Amino acid sequence: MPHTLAEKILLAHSDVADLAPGDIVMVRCDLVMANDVSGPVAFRMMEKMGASTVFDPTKIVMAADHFAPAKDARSADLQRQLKEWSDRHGVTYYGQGRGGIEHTVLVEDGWIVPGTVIAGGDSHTCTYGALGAFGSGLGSTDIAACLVFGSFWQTVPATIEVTFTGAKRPFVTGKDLILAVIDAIGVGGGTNTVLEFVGPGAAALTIDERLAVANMAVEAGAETGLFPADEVTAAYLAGRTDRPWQPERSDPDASFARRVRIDLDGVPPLIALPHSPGNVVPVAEAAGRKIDQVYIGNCANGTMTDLRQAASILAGNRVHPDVRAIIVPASQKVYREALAEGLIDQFVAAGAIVSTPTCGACFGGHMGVLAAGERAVATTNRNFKGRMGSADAEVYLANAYVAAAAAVAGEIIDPSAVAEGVPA
Ligand SMILES: CC(C)[C@H](C(=O)O)[C@@H](O)C(=O)O
Ligand code: SF4
Repeated sequence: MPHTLAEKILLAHSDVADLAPGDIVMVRCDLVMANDVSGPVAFRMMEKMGASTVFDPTKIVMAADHFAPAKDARSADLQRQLKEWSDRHGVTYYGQGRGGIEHTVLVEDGWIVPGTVIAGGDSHTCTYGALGAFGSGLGSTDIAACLVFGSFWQTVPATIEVTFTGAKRPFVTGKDLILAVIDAIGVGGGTNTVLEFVGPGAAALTIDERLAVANMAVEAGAETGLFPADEVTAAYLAGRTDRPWQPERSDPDASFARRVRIDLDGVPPLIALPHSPGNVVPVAEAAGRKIDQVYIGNCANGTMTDLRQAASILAGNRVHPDVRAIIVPASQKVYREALAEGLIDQFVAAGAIVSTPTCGACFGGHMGVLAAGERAVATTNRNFKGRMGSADAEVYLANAYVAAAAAVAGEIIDPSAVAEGVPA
C-alpha cells in the first residue's frame, strides 16, 4: 500500500504490519524531550505511576529554557528539579550556559535526524519536521509514559500536501510561507493531519527557514509538519551527527487528505494581527500602527538567518526612541556566532537590548513582557490574548525583516521602506 512520509515513519516505529490514517498505533520514540515547565510535571506523573527507572537514558534530553536564567525562586526550583532528575537518571541536561531553546539546541547538536520520532513535552516539537523527523508535542502524562516505556499511542494522521511553487520575493522568509499556509487552511485546518512541505519553493529553503515553517505547523492545528530530507538536509547534518538516517519521501501514489498550492511569487511580507496566528494580512495593510516593543527570537525565528536579516535592516539605522527592541539568540551557538560576526555589537550600538538565549517573553515568561495597552511586533509563533504579558496587549507576528523595520520606524512598516537595499 502506498504511504505518505508520515505514515512511513510511524510504520517503521510500530509493530503493526500496515497502517492507515485513523488507526491508533503504539509508536516507539528515538528521543524524549522535556523542559523546565513540562519536565517536573512529568516526573511527578512518573512517581504516581510508581515508576523509578527510564527506558533509555541515552534517548532522553532535558532542557532548561523557558524561565532560564531563573526569574524567581519558583523557576529556580523547577530548574533544580530538572537538573537533579537528569543527574539521577543519567540523561543529557542542557542548563544555562550550555544550550538555549530546546528545539534549537536539539537540532544544532545533531540529536534530530530524518525519519526519527521525537516525543516532546512542548507543543513546538513539530519543529523537527524541518529535518524530516516526526516531532510530536505531548502532554506531561504521555511524556511520563514515554520516559518509562519509550513509546506513546498515536492516531495515524492523514497528510495535507503543501506545495510551494515559484520563488520568494525580497523580504519574504520561511515565516511568511507558514503564515500563508495558515491563512490558506485556517488555524484549525490542519487538525488531525500532518503538513508535508514540498515543491521547488520548499526545496530552496535553508534549514533555518524550514525550522520556521515546520515550527508553526501546530498553529494550523496540525500534529506536525514535515520536509522530506534532501541535499540541503544532508549538508546540514554532515559533521553534526553520526546517527544513521535514510532519505524518505511520500510515495507518488500516496493518498493525501488535501493538496494546497502556494505560489511564492504572489506572497508579500505578511503579518498576523492580534489575537490569532490565522489573522494574516500583507504587512502593508497593517502599516502605520505605532508599536512599543519588538521581539526578535524564539524557537521559530531566533537563528543566525533571522539575526542577519534584522542586522541588514538595522544597518545605518537606529531603534526608534519609543521602542524597546529585544533580540534573543535562540542558543549559545547562535549567540557566539552573532558575536563573532559583530551582530551583537551592531544591535547594541543601534539601541537594541540583547538577551541571553531563553524562551523569555515569547510566552510571557520574562525578559520583555508587555504592559496593558502595549503593542509588539514579534518573530514568535503565537499571539493569543495574554501570550506575551497583559491580556490587553497586542502581539503581531512577522519575520525578522519586518520586526526590525518596525523597531526603526516605531510603527509597522514595509521593510523595503527602511532597508538600505534589497536582500540578495
Ligand atoms: C510551556 C511549554 C510547555 C509551552 C508549549 O507546550 O508549547 C510553551 O513552549 C509554549 O510555546 O507555549
Ligand atoms: S520559544 Fe516560545 S514557542 Fe518556543 S518553546 Fe519557548 S515558549 Fe514555546
